[in-house]
Amino acid sequence: MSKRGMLIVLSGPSGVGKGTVRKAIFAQDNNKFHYSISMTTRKMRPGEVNGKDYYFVSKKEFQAEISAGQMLEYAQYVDNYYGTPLKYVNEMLDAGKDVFLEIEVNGAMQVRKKCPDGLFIFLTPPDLMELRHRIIERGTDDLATIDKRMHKAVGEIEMMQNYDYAVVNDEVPAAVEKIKTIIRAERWRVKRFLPDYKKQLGDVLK
Ligand SMILES: Nc1nc2c(ncn2[C@@H]2O[C@H](COP(=O)(O)OP(=O)(O)O)[C@@H](O)[C@H]2O)c(=O)[nH]1
Ligand SMILES: Nc1ncnc2c1ncn2[C@@H]1O[C@H](COP(=O)(O)OP(=O)(O)O)[C@@H](O)[C@H]1O
Repeated sequence: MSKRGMLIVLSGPSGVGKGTVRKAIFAQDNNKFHYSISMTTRKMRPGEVNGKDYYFVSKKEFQAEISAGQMLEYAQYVDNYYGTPLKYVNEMLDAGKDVFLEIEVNGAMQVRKKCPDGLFIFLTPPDLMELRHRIIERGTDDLATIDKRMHKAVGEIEMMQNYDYAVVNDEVPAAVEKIKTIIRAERWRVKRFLPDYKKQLGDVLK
């Protein structure tokens, strides 16, 4: 059976721990999923690597990619553009490989329209005080940016209703286990098998 790969989308407010949880999943199951590296116009943070954490580009370069139809989705987030290059995702899914996107909610909703068969998981904090605490602890944002991210977080959490599953990131290992369990169950969803069997039936009855 040659099946298309699964598209797994992980969203959640900034600072909830998406990057941390995603890296923990990849550390355990490095060859199971393929991480789609996003493109962004934001400045590189210390320790980040171009082409590994993000493709860091100028606004002009980003807009050129949009015009050329090269983005699966994109969104503006706190003064910067973020988006998913289409080519990598398509190539991997066509090759039957599972692709993992870690993106914010507006982009995720664009993906949901284009790929309704995807698996949409929302990572949520135990509460908003803990979220603020995590963003401050991370130490990558000044206070004004933290406030902007917190305001945005409230709207983002309301978008949770558009996702298939919610996972509370209380402890990283527990969140990782919950996500892996969801993905395991998703592989056996009937909708993933039906198209293939329908095609086989057509061939058998010829
Ligand atoms: N729509 C969209 N959002 C993205 C993409 N890549 C990252 N993001 C999201 O953009 C937001 C800001 O990212 P970033 O500046 O790296 O901050 P951080 O996730 O809080 O470390 C986060 O919610 C990311 O998940 C992308 O390709 N598309
Ligand atoms: N379950 C958790 N408990 C406590 N701190 C966490 C947890 N998950 C992540 N963190 C911390 O919260 C901060 C934000 O995590 P990060 O992965 O950068 O979030 P995101 O990618 O969603 O913006 C980091 O300092 C990280 O170490």
